Amino acid sequence: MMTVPVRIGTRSSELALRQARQVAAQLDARGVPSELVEYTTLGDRILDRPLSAIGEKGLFTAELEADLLAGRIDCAVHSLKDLPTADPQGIIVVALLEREDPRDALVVRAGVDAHSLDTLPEGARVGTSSLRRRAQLQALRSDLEVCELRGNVGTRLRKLDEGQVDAALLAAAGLHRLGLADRIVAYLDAPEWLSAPGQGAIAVQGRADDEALLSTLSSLDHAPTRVAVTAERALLAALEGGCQVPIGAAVLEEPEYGTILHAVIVSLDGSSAVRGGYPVDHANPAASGIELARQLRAAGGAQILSEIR
Ligand SMILES: NCc1[nH]cc(CCC(=O)O)c1CC(=O)O
Repeated sequence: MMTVPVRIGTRSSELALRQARQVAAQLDARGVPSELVEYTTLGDRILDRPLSAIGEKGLFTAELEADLLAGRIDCAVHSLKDLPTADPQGIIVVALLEREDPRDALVVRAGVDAHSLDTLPEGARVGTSSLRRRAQLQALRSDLEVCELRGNVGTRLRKLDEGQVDAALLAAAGLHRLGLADRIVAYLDAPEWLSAPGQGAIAVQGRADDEALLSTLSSLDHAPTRVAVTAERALLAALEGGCQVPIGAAVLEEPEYGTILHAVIVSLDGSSAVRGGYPVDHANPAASGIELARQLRAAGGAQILSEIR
């Protein structure tokens, strides 16, 4: 049993803090003391440019990784979808907490009478900074004006309420964790709408050689979550997509078919999309992601991706 507190690194946004506190609470339930160490990362400081235009890797993670490797913190907590698919040298995802709702959600400002994407007024301004959300929106509703909307969840909602945009797309998980579920007017369901690979899962990173930490934290790992996000992220990695490529994915439990990985590759303007599904092998979920990636490439996904790059 560890007696010195486990030092948990986290970004200082409200959502990041709540996620880190969730890890701390699970450790506490196992009799393990911990403390939070807060960081403001490069991605938190640059707010005047679209994320897709900054183009630096690990915008929200680099400072924490450096301190993890240097031994200044014992683990780091992130939304899994913000982590690049390849683990940094010497760092692994020690635990994945049980996934929150993985769907994207629609929020609207007061005065906009809509309860779905379909019922948004013609030409409405919809905020997002995600190319994946932008592309899928344009595919469904080419009349909408997609606007860049940056900042943490609270900032985005404030900009919405101030009228910079009429509606916004956000991760349901983030809104739920912040106690803002009442702002959601519609959940966008898979497989018609696909959110980011790994969305809704909280990842705890540790040093690969930290045996004591690994044995303490491995009991926090939620097996079904790990199966699902491993398949989704293997697909993303096989398509060489980071967060800058319009690729959506979701593992669904389907009563008739079992566990199915669904994915889509969409062109930036939404004019073409290639989608598909493939069964998930629980013993080797990554193989399912790699196979579906191959199929999507062959079905026209390679063409869409080459036009984006
Ligand atoms: N890109 C920022 C980000 N990273 C993780 C979440 C939400 C929480 C999650 O996906 O687990 C969000 C907010 C959003 O996309 O609206």
